[in-house]
Amino acid sequence: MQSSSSSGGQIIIPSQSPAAIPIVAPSEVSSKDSSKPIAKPVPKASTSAKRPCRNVIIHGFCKFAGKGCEFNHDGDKASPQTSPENKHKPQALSPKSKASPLISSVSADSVNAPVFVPKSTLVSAPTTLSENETASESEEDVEYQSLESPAETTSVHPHGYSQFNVPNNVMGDMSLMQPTAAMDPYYYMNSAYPRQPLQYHMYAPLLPHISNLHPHQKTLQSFFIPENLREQLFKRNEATIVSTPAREVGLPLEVHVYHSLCLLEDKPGSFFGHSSWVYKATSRVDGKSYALLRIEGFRLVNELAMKAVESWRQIKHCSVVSIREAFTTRAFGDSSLIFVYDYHPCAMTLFDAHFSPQAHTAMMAQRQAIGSNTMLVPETTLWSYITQITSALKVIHTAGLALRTLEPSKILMTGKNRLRLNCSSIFDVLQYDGGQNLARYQQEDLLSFGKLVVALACNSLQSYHNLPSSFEYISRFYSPELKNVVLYLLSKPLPTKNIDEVVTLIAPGLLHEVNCSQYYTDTLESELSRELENGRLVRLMSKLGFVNERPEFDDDPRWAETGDRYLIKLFRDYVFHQVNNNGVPVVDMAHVLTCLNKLDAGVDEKIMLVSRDEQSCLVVSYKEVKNCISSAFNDLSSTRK
Ligand SMILES: Nc1ncnc2c1ncn2[C@@H]1O[C@H](COP(=O)(O)OP(=O)(O)OP(=O)(O)O)[C@@H](O)[C@H]1O
Repeated sequence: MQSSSSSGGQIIIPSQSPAAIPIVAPSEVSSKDSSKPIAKPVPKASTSAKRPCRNVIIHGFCKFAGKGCEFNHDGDKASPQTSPENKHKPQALSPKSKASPLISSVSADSVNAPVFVPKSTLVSAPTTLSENETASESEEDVEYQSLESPAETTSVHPHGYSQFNVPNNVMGDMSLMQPTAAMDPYYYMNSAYPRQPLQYHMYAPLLPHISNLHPHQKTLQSFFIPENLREQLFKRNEATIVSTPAREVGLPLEVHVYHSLCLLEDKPGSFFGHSSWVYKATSRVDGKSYALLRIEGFRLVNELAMKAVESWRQIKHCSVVSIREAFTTRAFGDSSLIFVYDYHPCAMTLFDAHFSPQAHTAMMAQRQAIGSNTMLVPETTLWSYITQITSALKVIHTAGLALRTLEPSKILMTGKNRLRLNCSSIFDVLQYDGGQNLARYQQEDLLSFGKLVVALACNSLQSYHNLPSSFEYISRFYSPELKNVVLYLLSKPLPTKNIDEVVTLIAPGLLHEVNCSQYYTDTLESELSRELENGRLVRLMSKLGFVNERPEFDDDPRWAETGDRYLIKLFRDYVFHQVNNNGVPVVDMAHVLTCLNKLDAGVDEKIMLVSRDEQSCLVVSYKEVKNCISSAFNDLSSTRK
């Protein structure tokens, strides 16, 4: 090609040397070729001669001094402390420290230096825990720390850093990486990377025109977990790991042992005139997620009140949200009371599910779809709710406690018709009375229970205020047994009125509920067993992946292509790379699953494996292939260090 230019434009011929950066052979190879001049790293040598040798800095001496090491070994003269270029750099370790490895690498000047607090911390983070803790020490109020681990709160550094000595020059290099009070130690955990949405619908649902299959035929979906269950589980996992950068949304980095706080609802709730907030947080102790319910601006005056929490901690029931601990904190910049509960991802309140505008819209749509005039909650659903709440109240009352928060916004729905009583022990702490009014509170629980059932049955929170018409409605649409339960719950408080009587009354619904939950357990178990099968296949495919196409093993670049591994390669082709007569790839999942299942079972059935050039073929059984894979995988795993 020639270069040419004209007035209209210029064509530039690329130079003969390629634009790409050549891959240079390692230096030892090039040095062998004495005919080629070796480029000397002149600039590097000149600068490195001034730089103190790191061996001297770290170990106190350099065994290559005078034997080719080009860095500066003159510790005294080129001391980084006196060197003008290092005047403003962190101080390097003196070679004298070699005398005792135990002597701190920090110079005497540094030891006496005042603590450095970045200005940004003071300005932008007024609510860091360290400051709050300092503030709390000066307060006269009772600061009740965790019931579970009181020592832990005070013994740890506010940001959980451990201290260790690092030579100052190394610290200088790492200074940007050092956690400072202004830095969120959970930043990378919480928000650094954009999260990819999970694939809820990896397999499209079954279409109606292909559902008429023969008994021996199976659809792809039948191999995997049902879509709705998969989506539900994915969403829960997603909700558990979702997080917000705490500092950016104005939340403290840590509260007691909990970090990565994430607000669950953007509007506050209310308890006795105190605003309440609910956060999801991760425990530094066990790494699990918890729901932190914070009562804002609450000053605990009687430490005994926290004893109620201890009693509630003993309540273990599948329909009660378990409480873990309670403590006070100033981490939010006020005096807050925190109750820590088990976290149930994607939970919604019973209020949201039945009484919110969205719930009403959904119910209206459903009503239109089935052509009904009423907005009924099915009786089976009501029995299910009644059974779960009765069962929970039975345990609570028997333990000498009262719930006191039996209302729609304090009951969580954690699955279809699955209820859990929430916010236990809060009123016992907020209105501490030493348990004097227990009987009254238990009667109130039963009354609240009755009101709740009326509200659910009539689909209105106001229905309790017009009981005659509410009962008429219930008599019209629900069974007499259900009405009897409601009548009993709303009857006048009496010493003989108790939760045991309710258990007797709900017996008919109880049996149905037990049956339903047994059926559901069976369904879930069968889904689990199916996933178990899929898990086996993934393990098998992983083994194949470890072996196939491995570039080198045991210094042998041909390892993956020879011996038993050749057979594995051909088997992989047989399973995944078949083509039809026209050379079109056969993408048949059923074939893949069948082959892998037979392989896993190690059956004696024989298959014919054909080489890629079609010049040779091997007849082998699945059993033999399985043995080959096992032995190749064992070879690989036996060399693990
Ligand atoms: N233990 C928990 N696990 C998971 N989510 C929870 C938990 N406790 C509460 N939540 C969530 O936090 C939200 C707020 O809970 P809260 O108890 O404050 O109810 P609320 O609807 O705000 O009631 P109110 O406004 O009457 O106080 C709920 O909607 C629920 O989704």
